[in-house]
Amino acid sequence: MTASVPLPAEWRDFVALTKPRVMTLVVFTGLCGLLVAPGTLPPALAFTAILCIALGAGAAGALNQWYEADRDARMKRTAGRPLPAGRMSRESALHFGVGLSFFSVLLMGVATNWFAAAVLAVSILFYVFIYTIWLKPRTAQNIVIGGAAGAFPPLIGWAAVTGDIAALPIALFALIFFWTPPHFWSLALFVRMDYANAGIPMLPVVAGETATRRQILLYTAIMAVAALAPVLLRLTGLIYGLTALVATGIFAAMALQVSLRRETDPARMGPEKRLFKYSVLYLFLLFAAVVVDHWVRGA
Ligand code: HEM
Ligand SMILES: CC(C)=CCC/C(C)=C/CC/C(C)=C/COP(=O)(O)OP(=O)(O)O
Repeated sequence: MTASVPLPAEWRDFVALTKPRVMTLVVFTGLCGLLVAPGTLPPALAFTAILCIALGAGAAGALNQWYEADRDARMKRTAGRPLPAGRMSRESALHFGVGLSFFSVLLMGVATNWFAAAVLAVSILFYVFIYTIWLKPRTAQNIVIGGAAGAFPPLIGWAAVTGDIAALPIALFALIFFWTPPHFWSLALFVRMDYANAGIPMLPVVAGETATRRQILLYTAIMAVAALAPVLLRLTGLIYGLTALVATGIFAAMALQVSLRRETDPARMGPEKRLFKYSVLYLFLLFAAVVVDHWVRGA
């Protein structure tokens, strides 16, 4: 079966289109934003708000795959996705992505408020137009700027409750924003041949391994400041502060190890792969700590 004669897509393919594994952390950070906001939403509305973040992120993932079907076909990691594998037509992915985008934004507006809906719309548009279509094929800084899309969920969760934005959700936005480069570049180091084959100018392809390792360390240092800022600014308390200190210390030690290496062995569990895996756990931990800290302080 070729890509031009798609098999009828199954529901599993539509789920795959939403990038469900990445979405777990997107939804979790959104949920944490919602839980630490002052005030509460009735449980059914809180659930709907989180559902809208999940559906909006899924819609953005589908539109990303609709646009990138040809690039995805050239990378081992992504060749099995529904479009490059020929299990779904591009029109189906486009209709699904556009439909889900409108549905998630409108439902968010009706269920919570139109400010939260607008921020959700901005994050979908940012991921699709600014990251996927504009920056990703053009510059190695694509994920630094484009990565902002993935930093919006705590702002959306907060705004769903309050209808506005405050210092804490902005600090959480900054944490994800500066976490994204070490998260992604550590992965990019061991799949760089994939990106080179697909002609995508990711940093290890364009600037080489050594520069990428240095940039990982640099952004980890900035991320450390962002991770400690909430406690230094007294937006969170000691539970978050201690968690951030220890978890960021481990992150920094791992980033240092990555920066001291010269070559990546894609077949082995080197420091790059370890840092990538730890980066996901790290963000889960820090966001969980923000919530626990908030509950313990009764803030
Ligand atoms: C432009 C920014 C980002 C890029 C380029 C990026 C790229 C990637 C890639 C290529 C993977 C590999 C596995 C896969 O395809 O599923 C991955 C995994 C992952 N990413 Fe990111 N990511 C970015 C931002 C984020 C953000 C903002 C979050 C959530 C807050 C996130 C959460 C995750 C998670 C949870 C995984 C692990 C999925 C698994 O278990 O396989 N990523 N990321
Ligand atoms: C709330 C909301 C609308 C959020 C949407 C933003 C979102 C899902 C951000 C996560 C970032 C992400 C999946 C990057 C993958 O990069 P890539 O697309 O380059 O990865 P790929 O090579 O696997 O396609």
